[in-house]
Amino acid sequence: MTLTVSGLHAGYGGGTVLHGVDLQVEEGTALAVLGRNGAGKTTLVHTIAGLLRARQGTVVLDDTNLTGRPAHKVARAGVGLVPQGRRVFASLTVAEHLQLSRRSGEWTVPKVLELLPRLGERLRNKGNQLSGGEAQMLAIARALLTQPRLLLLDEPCEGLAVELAARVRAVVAELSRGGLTVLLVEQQPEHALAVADHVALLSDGRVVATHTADELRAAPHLTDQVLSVTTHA
Ligand SMILES: Nc1ncnc2c1ncn2[C@@H]1O[C@H](COP(=O)(O)OP(=O)(O)OP(=O)(O)O)[C@@H](O)[C@H]1O
Repeated sequence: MTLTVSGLHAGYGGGTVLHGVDLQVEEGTALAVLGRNGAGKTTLVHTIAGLLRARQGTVVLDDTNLTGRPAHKVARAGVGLVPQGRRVFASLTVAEHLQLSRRSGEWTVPKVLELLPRLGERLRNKGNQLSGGEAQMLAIARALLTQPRLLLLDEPCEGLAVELAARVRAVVAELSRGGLTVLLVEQQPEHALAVADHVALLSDGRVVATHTADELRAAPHLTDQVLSVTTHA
């Protein structure tokens, strides 16, 4: 599925965070949106997922206009979300999480456990007994069981040890190679470049440039301006 976001404006209360975001993710490719703290990455993901209402602009998946649809309808249209912070329930076991997320389709529990074997060893463990990496794998498993055609991931490597972050990146890259359309938001170029075909640079709620991953590898300074740290009041 191809995702096309055009002129997207969104915000909270009186404040606008997204000021006309334009981006496209071609079917079966991965786009990383790279931006510093507060650039609007989570706001973008939530607006695409229908958790936040767009004030202007459109979100279109293939020929289906998702703009203004509530989150459960966006999910049913084929959009899976791996939220920031994993959002795992402390008192439910891994097996219970998987059962709750399951919808019929290509992704079955055995298939998900084949991709994420560590979860298979933790089926009886509760959410609060999982490591950060295991919780992230569970968040990915839950999203896959909703049978997405487009997967949104909000900083999936955040807070993970180096090895676990590498494992999460490998899983996302494998999903993308398997034909899933992927949009992930990231603060760290190394995570973005390990997974993405294209990288969009988000600054103050606008996409200011889009590069291929190869272009950014060859010219890493291109991210300096959008990632440079500014002092927040
Ligand atoms: N629920 C909310 N109500 C009001 N303002 C919010 C809310 N959520 C986010 N914001 C503000 O919107 C702006 C963008 O936040 P957003 O979470 O989208 O950024 P981000 O790029 O994802 O940052 P981070 O890397 O810290 O997650 C910030 O100024 C933030 O304070």
